[in-house]
Amino acid sequence: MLELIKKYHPNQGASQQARVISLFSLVGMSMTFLMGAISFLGSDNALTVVLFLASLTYLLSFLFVKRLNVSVSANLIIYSLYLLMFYLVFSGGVSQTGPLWIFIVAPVSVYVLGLRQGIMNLLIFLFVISAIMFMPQSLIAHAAYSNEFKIRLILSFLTMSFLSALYEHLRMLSYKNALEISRQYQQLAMRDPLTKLANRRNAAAILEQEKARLQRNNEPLSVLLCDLDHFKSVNDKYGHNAGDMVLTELSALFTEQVRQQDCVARWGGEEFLIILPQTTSEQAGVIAEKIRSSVENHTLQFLDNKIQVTISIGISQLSQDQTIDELINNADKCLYQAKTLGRNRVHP
Ligand SMILES: Nc1nc2c(ncn2[C@@H]2O[C@H](COP(=O)(O)OP(=O)(O)OP(=O)(O)O)[C@@H](O)[C@H]2O)c(=O)[nH]1
Repeated sequence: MLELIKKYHPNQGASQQARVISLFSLVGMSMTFLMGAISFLGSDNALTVVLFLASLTYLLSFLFVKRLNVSVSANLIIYSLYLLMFYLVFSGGVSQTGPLWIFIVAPVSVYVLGLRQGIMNLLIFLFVISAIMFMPQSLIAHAAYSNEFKIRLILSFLTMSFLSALYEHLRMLSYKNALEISRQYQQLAMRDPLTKLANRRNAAAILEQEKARLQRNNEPLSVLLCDLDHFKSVNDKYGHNAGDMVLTELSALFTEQVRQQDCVARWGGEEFLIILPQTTSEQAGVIAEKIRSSVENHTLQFLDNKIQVTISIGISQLSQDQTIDELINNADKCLYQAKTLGRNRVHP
């Protein structure tokens, strides 16, 4: 059942689930205890015992939540509630008012079990309740209700179940919407809006994670810092939109050249950082050369213009005791060297 709760209420962390279930348990425990006490004063022994047993079950459910076993507590709540309701309908409770309580079953079922399982349980519950009420007295003696009462009880229970299911459905829809909005905001915070690559902040976080992971396994990590050559002149000659198109198309080209486990990020305006886990600087040199030559051989088309660009690349491998800032500074120095040595080249 915990799986169901997680599936239908994925927004609820374990602690929130625990809080709701413990609230259900507390309310159930208090109400059944109070009703049990009233029943005791009214000297209805069977009902008193059933209500105190129910109260004890809710207490157990509350204690299980405290031990973070939400699944067991949810099972206890739901199935002890069903049993209590069956008994109240069967016995009639106090002055035939027992069936009045069945309405709480609808919202609790769909909330705890989720929409689909909740509705199925409600249908089975209604079937059992109807079977009890319509069972011939000759078979087993039980509380007798008028046909008008039974039919109205069933219809009002169906209405209540429908409204509970509708409410749960709308609640899930608005949750999914909220989740989608939060996912989009997360994307905005982590992605570069133009190229859709990881942005600088995201790349820095990935680098820190990879550093921790790879150093634990004593594996190498290299980066390529790529910068477009004379990109200003592309903007000046063809316009800023052409420049944007170049950046976008090269982003795709870079991504095609690297492995799934690598990360291409937009580091700055016309600067890209490629993170290469489990890669030495020698291996990174081979990848860098492949990327450099693919850019050189790629012709970009913007309206009627054919645009040719080149890139310079600085390579750096993370050494023991080096920080990420030092790694990037090192790559930046190599990139500077590549630029001063004539551009369209890889350094070292
Ligand atoms: N179209 C476009 N241009 C950008 C963007 N970000 C930065 N730039 C441009 O990139 C150019 C970078 O120019 P510079 O720093 O002088 O470098 P460069 O012209 O590439 O020269 P070198 O790097 O020395 O080869 C500037 O003209 C920026 O306006 C962007 O998102 N879109």
